[in-house]
Amino acid sequence: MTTNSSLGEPKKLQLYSYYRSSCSFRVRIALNLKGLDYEYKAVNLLKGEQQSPEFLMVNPIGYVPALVDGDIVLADSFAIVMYLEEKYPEHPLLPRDLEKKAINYQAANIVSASIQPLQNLDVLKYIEEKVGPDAKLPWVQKHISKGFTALEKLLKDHAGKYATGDDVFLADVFLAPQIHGSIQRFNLDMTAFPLLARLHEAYMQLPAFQDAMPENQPDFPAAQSGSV
Ligand SMILES: N[C@@H](CCC(=O)N[C@@H](CS)C(=O)NCC(=O)O)C(=O)O
Repeated sequence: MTTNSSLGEPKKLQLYSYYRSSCSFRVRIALNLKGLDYEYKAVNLLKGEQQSPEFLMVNPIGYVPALVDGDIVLADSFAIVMYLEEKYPEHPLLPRDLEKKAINYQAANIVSASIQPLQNLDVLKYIEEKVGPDAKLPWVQKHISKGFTALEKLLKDHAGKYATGDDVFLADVFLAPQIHGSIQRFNLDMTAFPLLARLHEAYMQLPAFQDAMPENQPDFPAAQSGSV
């Protein structure tokens, strides 16, 4: 473990996060599952703090989350979660079974590569400006539904209590924030996605997931704007 050389004490992990960011939410869940204490460094995306010179030194692409572990600075939730998985073996996030492991990678990547980028702040701003404010929600719902339809098919023969069995793995870490945000922020009707709706209920019972929820973060505003 990285130490603070003057005191010989382990340095606390630092997480650059925004309460409502689903990508940050994934890393918060992984940190909680692994029982890792961390300092929360809030980056207000609506105020554009992700583009500040200070934050661009941490992550040159200007997105949260980013993790600082001593001298190691990492960005991108998938890279961060895999780093945590290798460094901190408590609560393994990958099953040993090769097929199940591959399904976990696939589900996580459907969320992180084929759904979330299409609902990112920059994309929604662009649609708002070029097409119109009313186009945002149908756009997001269409792309989430496409991903959720695929996830329902992918997971139907693998799911147990959670996405790939009765233990919480990587797929769950990525699915929970996406489902939560789709319901809360994007008003998605989950009727067509019964498996994902059931997983959502199961995630809501878990302390590691509850503690990572947007409303339990230090930068959660008292009154929310409700914008997408
Ligand atoms: N692939 C990256 C995506 C990061 C990302 O898109 N973060 C969003 C929040 S979930 C963000 O910072 N958006 C700011 C913006 O669009 O300006 C990851 O998984 O960490």
